Amino acid sequence: MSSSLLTIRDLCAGYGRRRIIETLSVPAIEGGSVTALLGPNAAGKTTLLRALAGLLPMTGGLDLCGEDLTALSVAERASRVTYMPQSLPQRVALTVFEAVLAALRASPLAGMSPEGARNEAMRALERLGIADLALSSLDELSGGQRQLASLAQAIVRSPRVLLLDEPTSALDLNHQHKVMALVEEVARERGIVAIIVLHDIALACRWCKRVMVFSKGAVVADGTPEKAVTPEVLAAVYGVSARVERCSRGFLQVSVDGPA
Ligand SMILES: Nc1ncnc2c1ncn2[C@@H]1O[C@H](COP(=O)(O)OP(=O)(O)OP(=O)(O)O)[C@@H](O)[C@H]1O
Repeated sequence: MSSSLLTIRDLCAGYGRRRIIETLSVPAIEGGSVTALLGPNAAGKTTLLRALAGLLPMTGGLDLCGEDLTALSVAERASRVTYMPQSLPQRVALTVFEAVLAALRASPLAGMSPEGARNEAMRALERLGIADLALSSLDELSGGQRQLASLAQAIVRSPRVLLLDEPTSALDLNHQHKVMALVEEVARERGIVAIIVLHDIALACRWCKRVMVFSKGAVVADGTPEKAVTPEVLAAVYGVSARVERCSRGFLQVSVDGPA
């Protein structure tokens, strides 16, 4: 499967008259690997993901493999772009399996046979290691379990662009890495664009090929983890004094000494 390519040109977005993102253009985001979106609180990361997903009014160009996303209907855009919000899913009286099946029915795979849909939903739960929760009600899950169920819903939709807003915030260390490995695998298998908002810089450096550091509605560093995550960038963006070192397995580690 060929990889998707997302181009953002002169994107402006905000709330009412308040502009949060002003004429943002970034080099095309390639599918097949994961791109991290880092940055301090209130930098505009969620605003950007919501604008890309068509959940906020925006102006500017948004091109997915030659198709103008801004010209599509809400339903057409939603079939190509899936956004998983920061907030955990509501505690509703659906089982995990039913919730994932419902997400699949609202996706481009909606036409699949009932048996195919059930298999696909179950496979998503298995890949996230929560098949044993299939018959549990969403309202009896822990926070981390609900986050995993929400990820299963996002992945089963099979979008061309997957936007995940802090998908590991409620997860323990083991599940954080399992989820990142799965998102990386799904991006590679399907050639999709996967953009993931993270506050854990080490997690981003471990699993993401490209890191965009966002501050005050603009990208201030963009590239491989080595290029984008430097002591200078961390001082400028987060106001911390930090050391960036390589661990024995070759991944970047960040040690923060304190405020800069
Ligand atoms: N619904 C809203 N109405 C008005 N302003 C908003 C709304 N949502 C967010 N904002 C403002 O937009 C700015 C960017 O918020 P956003 O949620 O995009 O930041 P973020 O980088 O995702 O932050 P965090 O890391 O804290 O989640 C903030 O100043 C916030 O107050």
